[in-house]
Amino acid sequence: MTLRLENVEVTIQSAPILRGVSFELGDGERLGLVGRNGAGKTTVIRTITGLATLAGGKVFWNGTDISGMPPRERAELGFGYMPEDRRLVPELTVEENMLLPAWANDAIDGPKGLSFVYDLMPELTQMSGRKALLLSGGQQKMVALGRALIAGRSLLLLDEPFEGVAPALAKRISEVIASLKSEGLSVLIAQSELSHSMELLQRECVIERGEIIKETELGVAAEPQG
Ligand SMILES: Nc1ncnc2c1ncn2[C@@H]1O[C@H](COP(=O)(O)OP(=O)(O)OP(=O)(O)O)[C@@H](O)[C@H]1O
Repeated sequence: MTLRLENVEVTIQSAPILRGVSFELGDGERLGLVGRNGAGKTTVIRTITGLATLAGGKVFWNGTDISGMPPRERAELGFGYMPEDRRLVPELTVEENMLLPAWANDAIDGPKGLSFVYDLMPELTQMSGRKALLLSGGQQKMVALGRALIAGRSLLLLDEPFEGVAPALAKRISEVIASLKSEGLSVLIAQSELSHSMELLQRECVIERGEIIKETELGVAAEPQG
């Protein structure tokens, strides 16, 4: 399962936000998209989920042009998205928040996803009945990661998963992402600095003012895909 962006252009209110963005994310690969605030990382993720409109260029999934595919159908391809601001519903419980993608889309298997997430993050089982508003910011990030995994069975898009999270919890989130290697999931991690994910990533792309200015191999071996 390979994702490829080809010369992607996004314009918001006639301002160019992404300018000719091209990169590839291979099967089971973990790629860092690194850039300062406002560089365009979230917009890149939104072009992949289908939430941003392309002014030019194309997005391919396994060689198929999905540039015009609505977000709902992309979720059905197994794309999971963890937004930077978490977007949990405060009055819903942890479990209900994680089930939201499955409630919104019949093609997503909620019970199967939940059991996968609880196996991966047993700490979420203990807080499953708690309302989201009672959680710390870091715990909310864990729940948002769990929710992204319910839909994200082939591609996981994580926007600043470590931002504002206490070190112990950031380490735990990093461990969880690392353990996905064996699932063959392709993972894109957008962040302003690499510190928490250096050991997780095979490659990083640096984005500056809407352009990829550098691409570096980080030398972490990809998991063989079966
Ligand atoms: N809806 C919008 N209206 C106006 N400008 C926008 C909109 N969305 C994004 N932008 C602008 O596009 C640029 C890129 O934003 P984007 O959120 O993609 O950056 P980012 O790298 O993810 O940064 P951050 O981590 O701060 O969100 C910024 O200059 C931002 O102000």
